[in-house]
Amino acid sequence: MEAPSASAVHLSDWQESYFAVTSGTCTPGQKADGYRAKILRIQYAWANSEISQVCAANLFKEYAEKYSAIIDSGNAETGLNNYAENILTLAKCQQSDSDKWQSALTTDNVFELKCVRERMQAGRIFQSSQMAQTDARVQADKGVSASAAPAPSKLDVFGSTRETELTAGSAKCASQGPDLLGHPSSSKSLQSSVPSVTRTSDTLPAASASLSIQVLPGFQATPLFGSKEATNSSSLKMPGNCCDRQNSSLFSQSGVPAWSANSGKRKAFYGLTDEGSTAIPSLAPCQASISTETNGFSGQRNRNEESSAPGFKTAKEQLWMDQQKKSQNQRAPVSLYGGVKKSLGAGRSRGPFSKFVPPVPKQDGSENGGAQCKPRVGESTDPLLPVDERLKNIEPKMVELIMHEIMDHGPPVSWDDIAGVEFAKATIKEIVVWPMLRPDIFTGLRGPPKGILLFGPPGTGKTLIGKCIACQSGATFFSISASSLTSKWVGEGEKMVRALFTVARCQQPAVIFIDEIDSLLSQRGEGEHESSRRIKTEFLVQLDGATTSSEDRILVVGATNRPQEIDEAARRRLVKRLYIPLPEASARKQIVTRLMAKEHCSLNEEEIKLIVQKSDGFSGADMTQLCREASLGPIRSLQSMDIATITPEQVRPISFLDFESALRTVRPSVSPKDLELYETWNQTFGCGR
Ligand SMILES: Nc1ncnc2c1ncn2[C@@H]1O[C@H](COP(=O)(O)OP(=O)(O)OP(=O)(O)O)[C@@H](O)[C@H]1O
Ligand SMILES: [Mg+2]
Repeated sequence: MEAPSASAVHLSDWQESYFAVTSGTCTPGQKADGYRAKILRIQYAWANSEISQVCAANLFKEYAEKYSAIIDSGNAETGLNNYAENILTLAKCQQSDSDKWQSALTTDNVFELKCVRERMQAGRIFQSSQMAQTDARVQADKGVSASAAPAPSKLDVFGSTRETELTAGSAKCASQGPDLLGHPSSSKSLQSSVPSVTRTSDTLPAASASLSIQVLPGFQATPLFGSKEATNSSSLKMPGNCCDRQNSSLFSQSGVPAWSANSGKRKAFYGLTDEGSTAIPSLAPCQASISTETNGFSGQRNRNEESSAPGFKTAKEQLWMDQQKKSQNQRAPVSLYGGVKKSLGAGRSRGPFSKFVPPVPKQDGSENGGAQCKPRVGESTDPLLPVDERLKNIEPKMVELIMHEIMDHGPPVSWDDIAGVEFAKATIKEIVVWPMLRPDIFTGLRGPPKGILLFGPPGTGKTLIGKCIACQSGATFFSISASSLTSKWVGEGEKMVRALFTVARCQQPAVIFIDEIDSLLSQRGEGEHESSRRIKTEFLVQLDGATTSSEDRILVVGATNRPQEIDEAARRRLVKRLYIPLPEASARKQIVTRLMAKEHCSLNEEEIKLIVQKSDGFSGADMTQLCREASLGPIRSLQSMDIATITPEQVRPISFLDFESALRTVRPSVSPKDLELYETWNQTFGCGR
């Protein structure tokens, strides 16, 4: 290092701190700070041309390594075990893009917004209804039973009482607002975290409409709905206490903690509600009460309250807010992995907030498949609410994720859609469908197995069979991809497995379908990662039924095209191992006939027979691909015509010639050698005849 006289001071500093760091008396934190300071000095010295670039690079490398060794080390005595430290330090220096963001909304154009107009309309409806009705009993879950006068018909448009209507509207507005601004709405994720359990709240005063104030970004000081004058003024007025409440609540954002002033009243109010009083003396505190006791949008409101009322909070409010925060924090990793609507593998269209609907109504007529699990698990993420005992030790976020794995949608698949594999189909009906439908007959020795394995070459319909079971069995169907259990949730995989089985137990009868199960239950070996070993062990424990009773009606269906890789312990537990072979001639014919029946085609019986002969060795997926390829033949022959202007009638029917040329490009995807392996495994471990 060059040492010009100007840097003599630096050099002595450098030596001093070096000895301090290497003296052995520093804590890891101090050492890390020391090294970080050194790195900064190196940069400083290089920037001032006190040292050469090469020298700076060498020094930088040396100290960066030392620094990382402390930061990343898992050793409690010598390291900090903070992998995020480096990136956090870097991130701190970066200015967020949102810092520069400015709202496009102004107080002038905001009244043009649809959601604002709706809210104003709702405000007017509310006002008129306020005269007619002073008392309503709110039921949180599915609406309301009016306890006094019948609700005005206007309110019925919104399907509920004014309180629920307005609050729902408010949330809707909340979600629209950010969308309009081009920002993601957070209301959905909040919505998902909020319980929708039926509770009867205390009687609410009419002025609880103040609840529905929703402040959109960009115009916090402007209420969105209220009286007519609102359209002409940027500061809205509503009559009576309600208005006062609104204004004070809103203006509190600019510094005045409105709730502080009302805290005395609020305390009195809570005293009353806790004792079950039905009369609410003050208007302002209703907001808090409703937050905890009415409907699913309370989480959204609560956040607004939090920001608008920094003052005094009762223990009850604080508890609620803490819980909301906690549940949001718990969901954080979910969004990291691609949003709340995470899929663990199977494609699904269920929204994260939609209620679970079983594929087929359960026999006993109860929506929930018996009395085993009430209330339904997916709805009770609020720790205050009673949940199934078995779910007590499972993290709510996992329960939520698992609930989203329930497959109750998609195009229906019937047994006839699966060509061939008659033996497998009959066996599955015997051990899956019938016991689910008649558990009273299938008891004792006739009791269904806990696990089955569908194995065979790729593209033979294993996943298709899984979908068919989902549609036909009448059980709650969980479709999980093994790879996602193992990869996305490093360190949490076994918890997910436990959560999966626990939720399934609460939703009996249940089928857990695990596609590509080999990646979950592959042979345990030396070089295997600890987390995957733990997942496997947990899975085996759950599968064995050690934690389940013999009465539990949970069936695990695994599908794989690598059966030889499955661990022997898992193999034993998947008692019915069904070979799904390549389709025979009759099955191939069935596939072609079915697919061609939907198309314009000129094949006769003879030609179909020939196609079937020529496609020996094709899997079901290969046959489908052959038909696709052939169906493109007529289009390809349209050389002279313009594809953009042609009418569908001008496309000629699919002919045998098209199949002949398709057969030249589509080849079987399973080799005879692979086939031999499956046959051998089937003879050794399979349950087929
Ligand atoms: N037996 C069959 N009957 C009708 N169609 C079939 C059959 N087998 C496969 N197919 C067609 O092939 C497609 C792929 O099948 P599927 O995904 O079920 O194969 P798989 O056995 O699960 O394959 P992999 O082992 O590679 O996962 C199906 O969507 C279907 O169109
Ligand atoms: Mg498959």
